[in-house]
Amino acid sequence: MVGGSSALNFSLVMYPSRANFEAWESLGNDGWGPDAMAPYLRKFHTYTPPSETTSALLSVDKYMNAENQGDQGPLPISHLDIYTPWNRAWDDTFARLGWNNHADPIAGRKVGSFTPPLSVDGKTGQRGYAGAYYTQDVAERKNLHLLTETMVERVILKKADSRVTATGIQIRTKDGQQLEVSATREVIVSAGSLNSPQLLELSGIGAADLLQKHNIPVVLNLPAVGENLQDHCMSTVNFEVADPQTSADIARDPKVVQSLVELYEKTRTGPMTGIPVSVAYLPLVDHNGQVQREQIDDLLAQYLDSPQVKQISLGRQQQYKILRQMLRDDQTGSADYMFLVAQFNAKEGVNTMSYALSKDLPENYINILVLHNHPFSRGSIHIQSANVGDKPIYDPKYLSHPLDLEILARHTQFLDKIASTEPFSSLLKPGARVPKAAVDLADLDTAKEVVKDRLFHCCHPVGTCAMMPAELGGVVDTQLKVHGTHNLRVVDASIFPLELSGTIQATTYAVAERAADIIRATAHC
Ligand SMILES: Cc1cc2nc3c(=O)[nH]c(=O)nc-3n(C[C@H](O)[C@H](O)[C@H](O)COP(=O)(O)OP(=O)(O)OC[C@H]3O[C@@H](n4cnc5c(N)ncnc54)[C@H](O)[C@@H]3O)c2cc1C
Repeated sequence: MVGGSSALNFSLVMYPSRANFEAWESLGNDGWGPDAMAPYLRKFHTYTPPSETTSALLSVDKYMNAENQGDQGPLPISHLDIYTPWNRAWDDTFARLGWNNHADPIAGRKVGSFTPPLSVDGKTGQRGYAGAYYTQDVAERKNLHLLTETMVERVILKKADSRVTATGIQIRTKDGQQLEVSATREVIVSAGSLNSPQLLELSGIGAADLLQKHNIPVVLNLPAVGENLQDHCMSTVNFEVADPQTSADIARDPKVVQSLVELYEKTRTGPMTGIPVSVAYLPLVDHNGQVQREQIDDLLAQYLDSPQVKQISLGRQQQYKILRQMLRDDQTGSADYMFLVAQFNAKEGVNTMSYALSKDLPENYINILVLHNHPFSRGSIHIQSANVGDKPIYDPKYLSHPLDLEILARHTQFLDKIASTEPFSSLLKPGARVPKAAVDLADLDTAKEVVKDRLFHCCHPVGTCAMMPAELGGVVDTQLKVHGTHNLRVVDASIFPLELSGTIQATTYAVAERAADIIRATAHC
């Protein structure tokens, strides 16, 4: 699909914290700090502010300063008229807990609750996605040819005098034809965090032993390709709503769905235009509230400094140094709390998105999801054959670092605080939670079991072609060129060296805009 997963995602537009880009810069990426990236977070979008009704309900204009938002970019983003008193209650609950302020999320210093805009056009009710860049004038450009339903099988590389040049790509068209397309200047791979490393490996760039195993001629031995995989994993708890509240679970009745679809088709308004999610970034919290700095230092020492902790690479050491600082920083969200006015189901063996969003439970629930923003665990993705059609092996290794379980369990404990604070507490049926073990999260071990039981992925994989120096385990340099090549770039979420706070599409667009400027600046050199 033109636009990749931006065309099917949940549409939340969340901005990273300044600390996220500071981290990128301190991992050897000069020029990728927060001030350099700020214009690009504005450049990709045009923001439509909310109506008076929504503004009054959510107080959005208290923190979304119109002057800070993008007003020229292709992607429409908006606060739609879809929010309910649940969203107001979320903000009021966090205000009572001391976590609600007027910082603008796009400025990168947000902690506490807010309602992010959605990548939906507020005027037409239609999804905004990367297809928005493919306008009529772009389509008419003589130097642009869009081939849909076409697989890139490999990048064609030539090595001469230890200089690697991408001379084109090999593709398979929808009617099965294999063709070569030559490149006069450069090749840009944008196949996403799961497929960009696959394409590099299929082209002969990756760990030599892996490539040899699949009879792929080794052009560049770059074992970092496909490593450093990070994703937000999350734990989730369902809270049954108290009478007479309802939740979107009433959409289990086909007649309700039918009427909402009809409303959307006739007016492009209503709940089918977007998901009314509110969120909150919080530093490390647990059952007792904010975890004190001394206690965080104890945890870091226990999990990272004990003699039993195995040796890690230089790149990993530098990443962990940054992650330590972030965990100690009470201005950086260690977790992102989100709530859906509907149940969310997780069950071992059936963890598909359609099951997660099904109405499996007969009662009406809301769900609070806790995303672990800055994981210590690292997974990988690598080819399983030399055939592009065979999906690469995805091994996210969620919670493989024990500190991640501890962090996520503590954040999950804080759900007790949210659920027992007004006005949320009056809207929920006391003690009616799924899983049942989540009824009392005071005990950390119980919280750990709840996390393991309810673990779900967030579809935010990054880092598999990381922008870092080669000696730190990087795959691309600050010009997004693959180390060891002079005209092969990767431009997508795989180049993020470290995972971000919140959701990642805004930064993916910002990286793409930045890449366009880099390429433009060097096009005539
Ligand atoms: C279900 C879901 C919900 C999400 N919700 C949100 C959200 O609410 N907010 C948010 O900020 N982010 C969200 N995300 C994440 C966000 O959409 C992605 O992280 C982001 O779009 C990544 O963009 P990308 O360009 O790196 O990769 P992708 O979007 O994966 O694009 C890669 C493209 O390359 C194509 N491709 C791959 N291999 C080949 C090949 N060999 N030949 C030809 N084409 C190929 C793919 O088909 C795809 O079109 C969500 C993601 C998913 C999946």
